[in-house]
Amino acid sequence: MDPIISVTGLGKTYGSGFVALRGIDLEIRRGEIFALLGPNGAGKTTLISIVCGIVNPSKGRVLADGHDILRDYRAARRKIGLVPQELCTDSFESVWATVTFSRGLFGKAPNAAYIEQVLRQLSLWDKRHAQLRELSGGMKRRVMIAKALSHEPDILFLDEPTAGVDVELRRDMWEMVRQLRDRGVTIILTTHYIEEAEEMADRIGVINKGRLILVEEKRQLMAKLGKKELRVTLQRPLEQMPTALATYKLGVEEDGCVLVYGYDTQRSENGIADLLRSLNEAGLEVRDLHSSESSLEEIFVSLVREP
Ligand SMILES: Nc1ncnc2c1ncn2[C@@H]1O[C@H](COP(=O)(O)OP(=O)(O)OP(=O)(O)O)[C@@H](O)[C@H]1O
Repeated sequence: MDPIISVTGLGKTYGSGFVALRGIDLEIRRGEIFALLGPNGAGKTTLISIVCGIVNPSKGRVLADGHDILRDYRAARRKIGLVPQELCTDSFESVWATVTFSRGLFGKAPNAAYIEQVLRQLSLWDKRHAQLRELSGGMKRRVMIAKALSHEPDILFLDEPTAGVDVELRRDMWEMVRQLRDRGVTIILTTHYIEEAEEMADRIGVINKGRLILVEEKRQLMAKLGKKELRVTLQRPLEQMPTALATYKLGVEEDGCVLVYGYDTQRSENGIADLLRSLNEAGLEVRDLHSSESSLEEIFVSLVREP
């Protein structure tokens, strides 16, 4: 299937001379949830802003559903909805007016039934006559989403959708984003909450210092870069490592009470059975076993860490 967004050789140098993006190549698949991760200042908002037509690229090309975002910008923008990081809208305006006006900006004919559906889906219907300043922070954020959906875009960008949002609303937002995806909307989100990417994304892109350093299916990423660890708590502290255990390259923690065995998640033979046999033969009694795998957060930190 054709990608819904295709970014080729994209570069951005701001007027100050600062190079924010360097040769980004990226294809977003139709109907996926794609999470863009990266530390502060990595270039995530710059990338999104270029695709949405807010920032001009210095180099490269972007197609949104086949439309060049520069040459064919009207058609490209009609395909895209953006929920920006900052809440930016007139606080004296009503919810209904804000959302319907936004639709008009894209040259779409009024459609009260569609706007009603969007507001109901976002639990904003009861608040449609309220002025934005009367709403809670979470509701305002939902209005921003309704605004972005007002012109029925196929692609929705969410720039840090749940920054500063409470746990319950965050879960609601996740559910809502999934429902949108189920209706065929392609979602691209940036986030600093790795848990959000772990929970939601089909694929993950990591951007660091203006370069896209990795794009991968979430599951594959976790299987490929994730490490598994078995912690073996001994009945009595170990005084000296038996030579028979040298091959396992065990770590020793908690004054010899815990042995740590790192193993490869990709290998079918992980060596745990052999290790337990060797421990037994060496006369070491095991009190407890605990296995864990690295989280997406650990993988992310290891990817962007300074060498
Ligand atoms: N208008 C501008 N002029 C000059 N430099 C800019 C401008 N906008 C952004 N930058 C710089 O470009 C870099 C990338 O910024 P960007 O906002 O894209 O990062 P980000 O990954 O979205 O960061 P965050 O996670 O903090 O939102 C930063 O160093 C920023 O200071």
